[in-house]
Amino acid sequence: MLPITFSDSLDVRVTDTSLRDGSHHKRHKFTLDEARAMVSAIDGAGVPVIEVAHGDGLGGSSFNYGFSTTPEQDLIKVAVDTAKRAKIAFLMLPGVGVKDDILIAQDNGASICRIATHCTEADISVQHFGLARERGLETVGFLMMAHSQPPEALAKQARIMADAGCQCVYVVDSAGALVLEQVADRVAALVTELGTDAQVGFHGHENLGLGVANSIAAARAGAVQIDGSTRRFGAGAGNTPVEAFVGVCDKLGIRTDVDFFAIVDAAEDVVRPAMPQECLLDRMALMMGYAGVYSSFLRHAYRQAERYGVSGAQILVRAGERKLVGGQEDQLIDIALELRREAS
Ligand SMILES: CC[C@H](O)CC(=O)C(=O)O
Ligand SMILES: [Mn+2]
Repeated sequence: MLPITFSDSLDVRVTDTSLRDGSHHKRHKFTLDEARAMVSAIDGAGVPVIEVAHGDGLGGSSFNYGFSTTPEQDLIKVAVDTAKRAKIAFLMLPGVGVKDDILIAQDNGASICRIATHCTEADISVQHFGLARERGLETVGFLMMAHSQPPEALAKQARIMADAGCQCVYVVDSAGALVLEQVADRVAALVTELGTDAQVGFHGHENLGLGVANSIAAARAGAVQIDGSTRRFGAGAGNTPVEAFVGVCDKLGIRTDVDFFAIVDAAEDVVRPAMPQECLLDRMALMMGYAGVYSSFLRHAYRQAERYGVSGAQILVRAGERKLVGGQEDQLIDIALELRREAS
């Protein structure tokens, strides 16, 4: 496997995902002007990778997941034209997006292809990694809902991705449910399994308030790529805040190459104005972390709670009990109806 090379001044490479994970929070309503302003500020602060796509990845704009205001490929094009240094990445979930979407994103200038699967289904990513490597794209694999599997099981799935051409496999805490050692143990298991065949990364959510701490635990366990979103602009309570993560890394001597003061300004002056509201660590978000629910279900749960006059928090707790995975957003309707029946 061709290793990914970072600049010598980096210990950890940060990927900002506010223009992809933040799409869930924004109900996929980014404008070209917002994308331009955010990329300019985040790239200007030195963040080396910026991910851009519909929240559910390429092809996600749909009735089930929510329609995008601006076609994601146009957002990618604007991001590529705006960034002076950062590489532009995109995410795709096999089955939501198709292989042609990868080729179009590459034609639009994106250079990092991130393929996400549920953490027991890495085998569905094999052909996509093959295509991406054949086309010379850098590759990243996402093992989503990583809290739901023990370290050894995740490591086996990571091996499938690495053998298919994935250059960095991420432990993805989609529900923000993992706690410190649980992150470190999973990352360490992947590092041991993959050795020099592929890097390991970590993608956190703030639903239990642990995004930064979990990301540091991941870095200490050997993760060399870490995701975050400036101003936490992501699903649920948001992602690991890039600006806080960078500040903590500075204090710990972990080199990210990101300018703390510039990313703090970007968060306050540019990213916040593009957000519909702050990402809150409120009752709904806490339920997601506690019950182990996919962060992108939050806005859907709000909608069904309002529509059927039931508690959104209870919808999420039941979604956790049912162990729902991405793509099962429609089951939130079943749960809401069940709650309404029980109340009548
Ligand atoms: C639907 C894709 C998902 O939002 C990917 C991700 O960021 C996660 O699982 O946390
Ligand atoms: Mn996420």
